[in-house]
Amino acid sequence: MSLWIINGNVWNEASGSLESKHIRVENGKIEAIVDGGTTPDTGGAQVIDAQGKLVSPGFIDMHVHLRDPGFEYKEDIATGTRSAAKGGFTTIACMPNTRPVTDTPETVKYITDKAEQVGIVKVLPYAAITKNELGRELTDFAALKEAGAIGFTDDGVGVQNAQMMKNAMALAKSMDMPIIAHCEDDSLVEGAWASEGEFSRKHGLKGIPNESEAIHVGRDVLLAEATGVHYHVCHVSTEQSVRLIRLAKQIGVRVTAEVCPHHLLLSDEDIPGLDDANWKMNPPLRTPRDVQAVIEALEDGTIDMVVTDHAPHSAEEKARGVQLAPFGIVGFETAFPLLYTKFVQTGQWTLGFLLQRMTADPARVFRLPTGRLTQGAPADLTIVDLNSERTVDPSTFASKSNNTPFGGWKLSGWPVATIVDGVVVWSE
Ligand SMILES: NC(=O)N[C@@H](CC(=O)O)C(=O)O
Ligand SMILES: [Zn+2]
Ligand SMILES: [Zn+2]
Repeated sequence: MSLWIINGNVWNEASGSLESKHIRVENGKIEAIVDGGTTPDTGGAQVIDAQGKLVSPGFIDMHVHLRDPGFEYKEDIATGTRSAAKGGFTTIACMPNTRPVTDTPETVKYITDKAEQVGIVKVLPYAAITKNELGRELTDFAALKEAGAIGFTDDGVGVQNAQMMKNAMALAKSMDMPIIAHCEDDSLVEGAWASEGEFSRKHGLKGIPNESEAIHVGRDVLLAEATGVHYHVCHVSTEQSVRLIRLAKQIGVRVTAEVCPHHLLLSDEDIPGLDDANWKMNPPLRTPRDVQAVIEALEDGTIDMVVTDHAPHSAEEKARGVQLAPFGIVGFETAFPLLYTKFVQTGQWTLGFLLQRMTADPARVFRLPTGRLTQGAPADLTIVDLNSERTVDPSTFASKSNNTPFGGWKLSGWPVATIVDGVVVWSE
């Protein structure tokens, strides 16, 4: 199986610019990257002409919800991986808040087997820290690792008990596995859905305070320091969390962190009103000051990577009214165009910076063999049309769900083909 991707524009970090290259793929691996210009002898190989397009390492998303098993009316592994591929993602790591919760080797195996059969991108499963994500009893870490789990998390809820978290970290450390934390102290949230800020004040709502997230971050970096575990903070959204992670990194704690496009682009003041639950997610949209803080944290490396937290929910669930609707928005099919249009086209970031935070950085943090265009690496590639502008139309999503606040946004940077291990798994 040979494939040539010719005339594509590849980011060169050394020169800080795009350069025309031909990429040869052999048996699912990158065999050679040669200078563009004269068309190479491609023999009988499959040829993709990427003239005028960006060719990037496939995007990596370390925080997604595929809803399979148990909530297949929201998404399943077939539709979720198609939605990911359409967004240019070639590796995704799925959260264990499924039904049953991914807290046994059998459920981990169900996910990896089904991903093998019907998935079109690489699916890496996380397993739960506690049984049923109830915070009462640790899962069998050794058996879950053996079954293929790549880390432990109770995403969807925070681990409320400090001793439980410390035990989890010590056990994870002993088997060289990371702890991935949804940071939220329930006692400070209780029933609120919007951040403490202009929006909650204007509408007379009880607000979610920033400390509800940062208290867990602070507790956990201390526990990570004590145990030596690799501790990864989910969907960072507040200035206070950023401050604590920055300090923890400075003193050598093994902490890493992620941020979602919506927390980089939207604040509570953008929420149009109380009618549309597509603006309800966890963590909530915070104040403009927090948005500025997470942008700066991503820029200076305090936050290591971008993730989508793709969280599909049905139209019916989201129509229950803001108080009753579930938290979460879909993310795969808008992530790159949003960040490319709002940060790269505006000149705030280089294209290389954005690509790094979506490819090489997650690969570095989670020790994945992908995320770079290097000879011998798996040929996981994304081809992107950086120029043509299009309007986000949620009704066209490959996802089963279309719960997004970004409908109608005019964006550039749309993926046109996604390649996994040298095979075109999705193209326009
Ligand atoms: N982010 C969300 O708003 N929702 C996630 C849970 C989570 O990521 O905490 C979900 O599973 O729907
Ligand atoms: Zn979460
Ligand atoms: Zn999540």
